[in-house]
Amino acid sequence: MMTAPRADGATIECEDLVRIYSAEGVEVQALQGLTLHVAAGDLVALVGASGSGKSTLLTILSGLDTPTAGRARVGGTDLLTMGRAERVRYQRHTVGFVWQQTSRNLLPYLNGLENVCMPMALAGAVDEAHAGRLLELLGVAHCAGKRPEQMSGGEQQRVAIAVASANSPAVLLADEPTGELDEHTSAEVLEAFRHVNAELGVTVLIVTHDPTVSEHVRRTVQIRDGRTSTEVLRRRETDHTGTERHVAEEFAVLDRVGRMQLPQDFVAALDLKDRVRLALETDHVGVWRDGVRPIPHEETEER
Ligand SMILES: Nc1ncnc2c1ncn2[C@@H]1O[C@H](COP(=O)(O)OP(=O)(O)OP(=O)(O)O)[C@@H](O)[C@H]1O
Repeated sequence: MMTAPRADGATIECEDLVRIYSAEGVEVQALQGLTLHVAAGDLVALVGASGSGKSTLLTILSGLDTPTAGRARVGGTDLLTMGRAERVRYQRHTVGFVWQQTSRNLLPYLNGLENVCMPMALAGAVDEAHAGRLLELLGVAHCAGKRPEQMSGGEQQRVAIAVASANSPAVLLADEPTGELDEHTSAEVLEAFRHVNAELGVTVLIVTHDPTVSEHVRRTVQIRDGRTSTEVLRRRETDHTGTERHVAEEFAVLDRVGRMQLPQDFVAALDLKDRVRLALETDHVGVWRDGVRPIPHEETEER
């Protein structure tokens, strides 16, 4: 059990976020009005096809890039208007980052403990005992005296989580942290994120292609074409026999102005395209292919 002070997880609030890249006269809309709210202390996975905008969002949330338009706040810091000094403070104390490439997270000539102490030194307050406790919390105390090349890929990523947690950030961001690992080691690393989330209270956002990730997190958000499209929420439920089971429910994301994306398998199953008919019922909204006449509610009741 961790005895160090708990980080106060922070909320992540993105509203209508737009990021346009211009390269050689060609514009790419990487984020097209993305809305995402993550509650303080939550553990969320962000999934989506290649090019859907996941890394762009993480780069903005880490303070390395500024959005073209919209609103982005993390723990009350406005990421669009923060000045230089505030940005340095934000990157040092509010967010911690874990990258996919294990080599990018750790300095090769320092051992595990020295790597965890490095961000503390940059912030001006080294606490070796705290660094040791973080390595212990992540199950890699035995890596304190080892250099990265002497650790396995999974150990390197768990030490990297300790490094990212060194200055007690409110938010941990991770970009494909299991991308270079096998399935078993990936599961260990995802469990390590779950552990720091539970023990330190830090808000965690993990970008991943890993299809097994949703088994390790409460909430999985899917990005499609630069917007959040669907969400899967998992919870544990105990039935009348006392047996505990996991329940996963899928939701479509509805933004502030009422926009939503239909899941692609729904669109394909009903061959929906170009335009659809909508009908407001007392407790749901019906969607029909153009050309199919919806049966009014009263007619169905009369049958
Ligand atoms: N610096 C840049 N300049 C121009 N276009 C960019 C830049 N960075 C990203 N893009 C484009 O923005 C879109 C979103 O890219 P992004 O890297 O955020 O997607 P991603 O979902 O993280 O993809 P992947 O899973 O492959 O990493 C893509 O079309 C990409 O080509």
